[in-house]
Amino acid sequence: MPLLCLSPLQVPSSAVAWSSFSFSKGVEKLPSSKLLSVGVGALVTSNTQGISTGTLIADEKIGVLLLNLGGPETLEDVQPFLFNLFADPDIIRLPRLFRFLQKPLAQFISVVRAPKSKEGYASIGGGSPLRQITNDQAEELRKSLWAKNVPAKVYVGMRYWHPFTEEAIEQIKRDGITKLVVLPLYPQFSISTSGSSLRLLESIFRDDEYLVNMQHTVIPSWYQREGYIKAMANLIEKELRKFDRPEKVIIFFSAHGVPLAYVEEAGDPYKAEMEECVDLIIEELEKRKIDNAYTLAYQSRVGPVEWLKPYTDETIVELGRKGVKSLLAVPISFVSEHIETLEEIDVEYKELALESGIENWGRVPALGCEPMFISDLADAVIESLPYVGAMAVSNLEARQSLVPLGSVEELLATYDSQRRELPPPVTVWEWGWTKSAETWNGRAAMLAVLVLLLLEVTTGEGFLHQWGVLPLFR
Ligand SMILES: C=CC1=C(C)c2cc3[nH]c(cc4nc(cc5[nH]c(cc1n2)c(C)c5CCC(=O)O)C(CCC(=O)O)=C4C)c(C)c3C=C
Ligand SMILES: [Fe+2]
Repeated sequence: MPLLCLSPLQVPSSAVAWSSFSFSKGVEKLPSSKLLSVGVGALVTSNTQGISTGTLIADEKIGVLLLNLGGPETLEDVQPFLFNLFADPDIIRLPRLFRFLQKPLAQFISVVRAPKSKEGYASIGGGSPLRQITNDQAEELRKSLWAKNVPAKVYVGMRYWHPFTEEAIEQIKRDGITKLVVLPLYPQFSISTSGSSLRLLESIFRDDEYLVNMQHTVIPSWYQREGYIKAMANLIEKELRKFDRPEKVIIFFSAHGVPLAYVEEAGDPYKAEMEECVDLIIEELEKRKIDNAYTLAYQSRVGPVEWLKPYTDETIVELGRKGVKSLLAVPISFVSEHIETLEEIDVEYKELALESGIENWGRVPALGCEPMFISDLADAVIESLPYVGAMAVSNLEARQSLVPLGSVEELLATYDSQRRELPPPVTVWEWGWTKSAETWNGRAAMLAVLVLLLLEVTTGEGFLHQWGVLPLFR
């Protein structure tokens, strides 16, 4: 039994909803002297609401690390941001033999995609609002934790843009944090989002003496929390009231998609969690006597592979064809406004809906800093404190969590060890004279030129040298 953890009997019942996850070097690998010293002088505390905050040591310093995607802040950031995204093996997963192509491919795809992405970011003011919103959420969460008598520092670590996770970790070390709660800001778990961020964190932890000894726990997903569900239901109820005939409106949940293979071949729990999340929100609305028809579809697919279906655009057209007149779009996979709410939903899908015969369109805002939501996140952090430092495998209750596929560690391990050949989302070949074939022919040709150029520059031999084009300066 890890010393810094309450026994299951002392844990508030709501805390068992968490799947606690320690990285590979957790409490059990600490030297026994360390275990003894942290055990001495431990006290059980409770906050103003009477929720036990676990076993806290008088000189413990609690930190909360919010993990998020990050977004380009200016149009110049777009291409390097896309490079970071596509260089992530959890976004483009190449077969082992072709791993060496990860970075050149990321460079190539980012350059090709940048103009389209830039247009999108230009239309929402020249950059992503994600950094500002996440910082605001962090500050509100900090205030809420302090108001609940949990003095914690809150950090933001982004996966693909500033402030990078590495920067947040450096600050955590400088501040001497001793207990860390890791909280991805994605309500539902996906290998491509929380999974990718946690994997990065794991690699940072593995090589760092300070971090190896720091107690920590991870909240992998939290879509099932009552506060989150109620906050979402509140937003939906409020927007429904703006329609002339609210009872006739179809509630249209639109989630960010992932390639189908993530779910079907890699065991990503994302789809199952998304469906359960929608069911919980609908149950909450029904309790309020709101029983509108609803549907769930997936948006923002990238590249030619099959993504989770039904697709948002096709579903909108289909609903219009069936004579639906009023639609309320609910972005469900992310808690901040971002390019895919502000541009894709508000502009592209709205236009498509109106063209498809839908006359009344509404959109639920992202949760942002909604007080009920932030307060619930603070409770989530507080409820997870007893698990800080506990290994999920040694904690029976944590293993019975609502995260369907068990601990994140196990999930990612399975994904890594048995399913390496996951088709990448943007590198599939279609036979025949298709748009895809043309695109990929062009890209293959450009890649070949790139490789030839590289070989030429490094070896000093090749057709450009033969033709006297290189070297440029003799
Ligand atoms: C739960 C949310 C998200 C999942 C799942 C997800 C998977 C995923 N995304 C891409 C490719 C891109 N995503 C991009 C932007 C972006 N993605 C999310 C969220 C999820 N992605 C957000 C919130 C944002 C916007 C950030 C911001 O700037 O505000 C982009 C860049 C934008 C664009 O060019 O369209 C790409 C590309 C893949 C391939 C993927 C699953 C494998
Ligand atoms: Fe994305």
